[in-house]
Amino acid sequence: MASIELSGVSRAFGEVKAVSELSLHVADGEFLVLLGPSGAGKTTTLRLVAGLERPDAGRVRMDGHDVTGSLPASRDCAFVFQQYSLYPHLSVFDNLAFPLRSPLRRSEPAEVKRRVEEVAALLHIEAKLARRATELSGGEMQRVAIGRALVRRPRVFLMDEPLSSLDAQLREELRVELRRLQRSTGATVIYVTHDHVEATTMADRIGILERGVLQQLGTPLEVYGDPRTLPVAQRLGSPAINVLPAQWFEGRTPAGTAHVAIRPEDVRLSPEGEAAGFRVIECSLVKHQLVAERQGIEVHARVMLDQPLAPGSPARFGFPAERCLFFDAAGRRLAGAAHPGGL
Ligand SMILES: Nc1ncnc2c1ncn2[C@@H]1O[C@H](COP(=O)(O)OP(=O)(O)OP(=O)(O)O)[C@@H](O)[C@H]1O
Repeated sequence: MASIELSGVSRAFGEVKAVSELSLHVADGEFLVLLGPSGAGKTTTLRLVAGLERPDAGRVRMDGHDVTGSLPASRDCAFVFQQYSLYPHLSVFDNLAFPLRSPLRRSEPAEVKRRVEEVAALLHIEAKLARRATELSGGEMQRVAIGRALVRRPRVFLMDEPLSSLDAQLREELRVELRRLQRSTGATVIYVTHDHVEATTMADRIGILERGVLQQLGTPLEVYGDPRTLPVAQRLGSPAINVLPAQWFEGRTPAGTAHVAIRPEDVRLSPEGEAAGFRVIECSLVKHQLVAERQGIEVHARVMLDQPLAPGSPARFGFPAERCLFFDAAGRRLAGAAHPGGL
């Protein structure tokens, strides 16, 4: 396996700056997730690492060696795509064996068999080896696609939304399996998604990309709890972080505050709270979720209730100062705490 370093890497397509001055170090054995909306530059970043794109500026290094000008084959990265790109006319065994039989890596038949069976066992598809690829379920096909990347033991795995075409249950199952596999093999992985649940559950570190620019890089907990900008704060968490106008807090916020943000689990439902005047929109005891509205602004709270609150009934919220995050009009995080004792 290998470490990867991008320094000041940029790539534009005409007017579109797909990736701008990206600097990023992925440690050997690290599982790094790139998270961002459509068009953020995630796939382009993977292609730059694989050598399928040349940067307009900056350097790409693997294990400290400059590979900026090297061909994809010499970088030895395995790509797993969203769509399982299997050979339909071949059996699962032959699909898995394919990379080992390429002219570059021609291996002995006994070695091919051993490696294929080993990977099939890891992915729980050993009973399907004789089937044709078309006779598999979606989840099985994606397992084979992942297996095909694993079997040749690349230096780096590049995964581009590999689970997004699967249904929710399978996605969860494979998410756990992929992470287990990565831990047991010590693989270096860059994993692209726009699913924040995947990002927070799988990543050692998450890099948030927006419009080709790396906004923040950190552990899931750092990015979730200590976001540097409002878009980053909004990228993780479901329901999303509440964004409230500073006017609601009557000057009890740091100078320059335009928005006060607070996670649903930090909102208190307090009968004597100061933030009165909300009307309940929705209350789910099962999901521990309460949604209420004031002046057209919705607040989501994660609260434990014994009784549901009827839609339309009044609610009071507490927003503990130490749990609030403050942002200026440009969405930049402001340092400093609010007025002590709540807002
Ligand atoms: N070969 C290309 N030619 C022209 N424009 C491109 C090319 N590849 C990417 N782009 C543009 O670069 C930007 C970044 O694209 P990229 O595919 O890296 O984003 P992404 O974050 O992976 O998006 P998605 O989640 O939709 O896959 C987009 O605006 C895209 O249209």
